[in-house]
Amino acid sequence: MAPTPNVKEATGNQSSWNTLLPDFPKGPLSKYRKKASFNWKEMAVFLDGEDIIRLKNRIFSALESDPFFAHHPGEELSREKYQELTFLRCKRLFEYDFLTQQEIIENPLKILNMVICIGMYDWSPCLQFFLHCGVFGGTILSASKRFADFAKKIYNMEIFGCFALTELSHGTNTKGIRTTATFDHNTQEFIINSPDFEAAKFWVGNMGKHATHAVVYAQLYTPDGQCQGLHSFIVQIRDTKTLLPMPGVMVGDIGKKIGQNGLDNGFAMFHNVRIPKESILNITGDVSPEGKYSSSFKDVKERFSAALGSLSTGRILITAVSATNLKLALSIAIRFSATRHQFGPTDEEEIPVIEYQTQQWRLLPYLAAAYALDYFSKSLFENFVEFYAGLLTKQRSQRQADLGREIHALSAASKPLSSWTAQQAAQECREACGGHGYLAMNRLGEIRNDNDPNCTYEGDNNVLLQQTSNYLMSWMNCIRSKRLSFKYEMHYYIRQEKAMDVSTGWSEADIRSSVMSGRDSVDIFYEICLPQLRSGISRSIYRETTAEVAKCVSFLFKQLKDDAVALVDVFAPPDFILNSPIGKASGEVRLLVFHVYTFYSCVIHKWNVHNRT
Ligand SMILES: CCCCCCCCCCCCCCCC(=O)SCCNC(=O)CCNC(=O)[C@H](O)C(C)(C)COP(=O)(O)OP(=O)(O)OC[C@H]1O[C@@H](n2cnc3c(N)ncnc32)[C@H](O)[C@@H]1OP(=O)(O)O
Ligand SMILES: Cc1cc2nc3c(=O)[nH]c(=O)nc-3n(C[C@H](O)[C@H](O)[C@H](O)COP(=O)(O)OP(=O)(O)OC[C@H]3O[C@@H](n4cnc5c(N)ncnc54)[C@H](O)[C@@H]3O)c2cc1C
Repeated sequence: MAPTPNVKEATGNQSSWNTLLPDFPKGPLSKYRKKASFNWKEMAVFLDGEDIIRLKNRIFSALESDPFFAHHPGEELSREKYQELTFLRCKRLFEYDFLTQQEIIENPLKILNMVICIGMYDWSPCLQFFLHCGVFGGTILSASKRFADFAKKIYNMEIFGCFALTELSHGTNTKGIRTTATFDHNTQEFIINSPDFEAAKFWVGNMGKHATHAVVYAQLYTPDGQCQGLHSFIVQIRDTKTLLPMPGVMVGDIGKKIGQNGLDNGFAMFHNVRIPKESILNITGDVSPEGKYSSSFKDVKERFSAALGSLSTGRILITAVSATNLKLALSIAIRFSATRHQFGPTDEEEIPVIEYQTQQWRLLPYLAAAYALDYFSKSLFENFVEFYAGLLTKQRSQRQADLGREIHALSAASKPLSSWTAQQAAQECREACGGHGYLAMNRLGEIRNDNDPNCTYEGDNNVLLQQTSNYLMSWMNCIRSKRLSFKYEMHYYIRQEKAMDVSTGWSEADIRSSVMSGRDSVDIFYEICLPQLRSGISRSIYRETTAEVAKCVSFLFKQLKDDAVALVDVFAPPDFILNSPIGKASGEVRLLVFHVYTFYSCVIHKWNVHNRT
């Protein structure tokens, strides 16, 4: 768990805050900023530290001053244009080179904050960039030293990559993956083949138009006809100069999605494509020139688990990605609620809707969740960095193995909780802004649509929860977890759950996939890992609300509402990045929205007149 920094040491002095974090413009929000019981700048410096805030400021101002990242309000880009612009933006991110390897090693949280800053602007170029260098590049470089020369090509975009695990007919069930990689010891090559269209690689980010190489997951067959299970291979899918498909490869774009349409998700089929023997990412096993399979993992299950280990990276990142969407939606909805006046004690005097208890109940629990998930995603990321360092140094200790299982179990719970919370919050924030929440330019729809696939990719949420409940069930035998301070409550709960299920004559498999034991036990597990959640928003509000609790929570909200604008100021990005007229830092939404409306109606009127002449 990240050590709690000492406030005084962590926050420096007032003058350093002001240079780092300029005051907001005066406006309708000033009233609530004056009421705040704390200094938002001190909180921001306490949570992130001056170094991270400097990095954020550097990224935000670079994007704001770069024409490639200019917003085009009112302009409807075609999907093709948006994909083209996204790739140019992704290229610019490489040219900016915001972080050196040294800076990442000194403070790995910087890379997480870089994902967050760029994602706050637009997830399409962010995911395109990190799918290439994080998922594609990270998987290759953590496999073995053999691919060291690939690093240069990856980081100067000589090649552009994607990660191809999912097939048209199998996504969650990775054991059902049917692409084959058959070793030909006469030519020392693997033959990559898609047996039929159902086995086509599908959904793969960057594959639709831009990727030249793919990490392809396939069932490995040795010359004796034995299937050695799921392994990953580097396959070139397009010519690096012409971007035309390589011989035997059929590749293309899957079409328009509900969101993230700047990203080109694609499909590919392989017709006996031959790749050199050295193309196998020998993380879990390798083949001798004679065609003999060898693996350092004796247990098939451990081998399978190691083959999928890289998926935990994405799940941990998606926990932070979803928490970021939560912050974006709340920045807009809380600021709007503090300036939107409707009804009041007299006809003459209307009050801000944030003063209403219903608005507080709808938004403030999510504000608490934003802080809790932000803290947890960063501390989980730090645990992952420790695990990843062990991976890179080929650690094989029991502690490393336990940490790997625990990281898998935690990320299989944190991704569902964070992405579902953000999805529900985005909808609540959209409704909390009334009609203005439904106007595309105010961005709540985009935030909701771009957050949506966080509930599916890197593993469907519902199935991942079963992974965590499987892990919790294994606690019945022994407790080896190091990261968590184990609570009797957890053990007691699982015993109860299991006793109840067994008494109903359910099989082990039924128990594992039963919704109740999955969600409930994971919920409690998560709340143990995230005490802030227990105090703030979860059971006391959602499950055991009684009249007394409701009264005490309403009293809490009455206090918290005066801090809500300042709490949002701590994590809201600059107006250019937030890009939502009703979420502006000044709070000048009423005037601004009117201007924007008139601007649009004039433009549209002129356009129609022009078309009629
Ligand atoms: C820093 C720079 C930036 C970086 C980066 C930024 C990225 C920013 C966002 C990304 C952007 C989105 C891009 C979308 C990219 C895709 O979507 S890639 C495709 C993702 N696909 C998936 O996640 C597939 C989901 N399915 C699975 O993971 C597996 O099939 C399942 C469901 C976990 C396995 O289920 P199963 O077949 O029933 O096998 P099961 O017996 O449960 O498991 C066998 C053993 O393996 C273990 N195991 C399974 N999976 C794992 C694992 N992942 N780890 C460890 N152990 C595992 C199990 O625990 C079990 O061990 P025991 O508990 O029995 O000891
Ligand atoms: C925007 C986007 C980007 C993506 N990018 C990539 C990428 O870059 N690379 C890549 O390889 N993949 C990618 N994917 C694919 C993604 O990983 C899969 O969609 C995901 O793993 C889910 O698999 P599926 O779509 O086949 O759903 P399925 O596994 O078919 O699930 C369908 C439904 O069945 C339910 N279900 C399945 N199994 C069980 C079970 N055992 N018990 C209970 N319910 C079950 C699920 O909960 C779900 O509701 C992407 C997907 C999206 C949407």
